[in-house]
Amino acid sequence: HMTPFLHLANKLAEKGHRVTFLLPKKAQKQLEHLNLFPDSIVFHPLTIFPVDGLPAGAETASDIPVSLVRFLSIAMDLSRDQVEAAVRALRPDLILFDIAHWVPDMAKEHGVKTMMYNVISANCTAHDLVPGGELGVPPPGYPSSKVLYREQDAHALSSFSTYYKRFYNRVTTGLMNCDFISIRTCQEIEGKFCDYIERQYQKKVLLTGPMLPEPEKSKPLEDQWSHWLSGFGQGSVVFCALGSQITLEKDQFQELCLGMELTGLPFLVAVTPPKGAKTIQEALPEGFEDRVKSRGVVWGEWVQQPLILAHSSVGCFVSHCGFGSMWESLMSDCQIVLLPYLNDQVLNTRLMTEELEVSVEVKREETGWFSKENLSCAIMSVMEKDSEVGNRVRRSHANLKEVVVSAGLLTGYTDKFVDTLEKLVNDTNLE
Ligand SMILES: O=c1ccn([C@@H]2O[C@H](COP(=O)(O)OP(=O)(O)O[C@H]3O[C@H](CO)[C@@H](O)[C@H](O)[C@H]3O)[C@@H](O)[C@H]2O)c(=O)[nH]1
Repeated sequence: HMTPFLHLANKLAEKGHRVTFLLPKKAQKQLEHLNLFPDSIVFHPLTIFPVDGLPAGAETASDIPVSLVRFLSIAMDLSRDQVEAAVRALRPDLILFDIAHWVPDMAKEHGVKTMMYNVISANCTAHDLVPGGELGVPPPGYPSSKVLYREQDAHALSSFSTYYKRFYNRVTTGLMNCDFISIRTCQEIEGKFCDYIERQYQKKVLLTGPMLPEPEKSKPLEDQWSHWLSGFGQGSVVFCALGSQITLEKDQFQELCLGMELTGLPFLVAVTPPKGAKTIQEALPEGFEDRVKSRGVVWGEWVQQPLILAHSSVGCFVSHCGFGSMWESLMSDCQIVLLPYLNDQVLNTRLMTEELEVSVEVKREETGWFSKENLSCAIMSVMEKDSEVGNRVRRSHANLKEVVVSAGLLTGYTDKFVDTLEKLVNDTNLE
């Protein structure tokens, strides 16, 4: 979540604004290299106090499983005094926040305006986070008959539901109390969902575009991967990554590996070791490494996803459809196969697969389990030459990519966003 905030800070700094970025100490180290304007963007570390239930040293959501995020929220709330002290000292024109729902109340006491910056999709906010809604049921007037949950999503929703109630209250409180809402999306992809949110909250909604880093500014792809990928034909490799929050059960991890093997295609899987395992190696299916060693790698560490997607040998991306990965998949030329876990990922998947028709979704059973056959089948349906589905999604994806990467679309969003923001902040009537 913090990465798009920092990309947005870079845009503000580029246009002459000063930004103070409040974040936990450990996250500062992870984000520092993305700060393109260190003279204008100053990191302000927050101390994360220990909370019962929160593992020692955990400071961000990527340090813990989703089931423990509620303890992190408690720790975040305990940082309120530190945030308030910073506001008192710095007297900012505007505070951008997301799940710290108490920020608007606190800011009002100091006469400071606030903007809730939503880095998850507009479709998920529209479906799950409008007042009067109920989890799993589209709210009245919801603008899509396709971007919905289905029976086989019960698993994704139930694993989240206890935590979700509290999360729901936080986000809707933040959305209701802030002065303005902004969303990391664009009209071309999620226009009708943004308009719906604006109507429901009766508040100005500003769009920033997807807030992706500019590719030429990132480091080149590590040699080990560029070398390995170059050993395969154009568009032949399947790349699979499931973001920063998904840790698979061991049996599902093994099924994923076997599904990749079953495709007969070269593959690179980058996921964290499954539950109960310290390393990937100890969890692999028996004999797997020997069988796939010339064409398949399962890697337990972070890889440079955007650069891997841009490599000419990579032809298919199997993704959890986290919102960042969704944009990266759209910007790539890869065929897209979706394997969502959390609720927003499920809705993003329906948007991509059913509304935009640029991807396919792996079939799951009601328990949430997906079989190696279904995984392999979904991949082959887009990778086999002359596959009707494959050709259809390739065409729609190419058309949409053209819109999204068209000259000026992304910079147009940030320019307009910063312009409007300047006007709104200076407007004492809060239009
Ligand atoms: O090995 C890896 C794995 C991921 N990434 C990058 O990490 C980011 C991941 O972002 P995203 O796709 O949004 O995934 P998560 O961090 O897993 O997603 C969390 O945050 C998203 C909002 O950004 C929500 O949509 C998801 O549900 C929530 O799990 C992307 O830029 C990837 O390129 C890498 O570079 N290397």
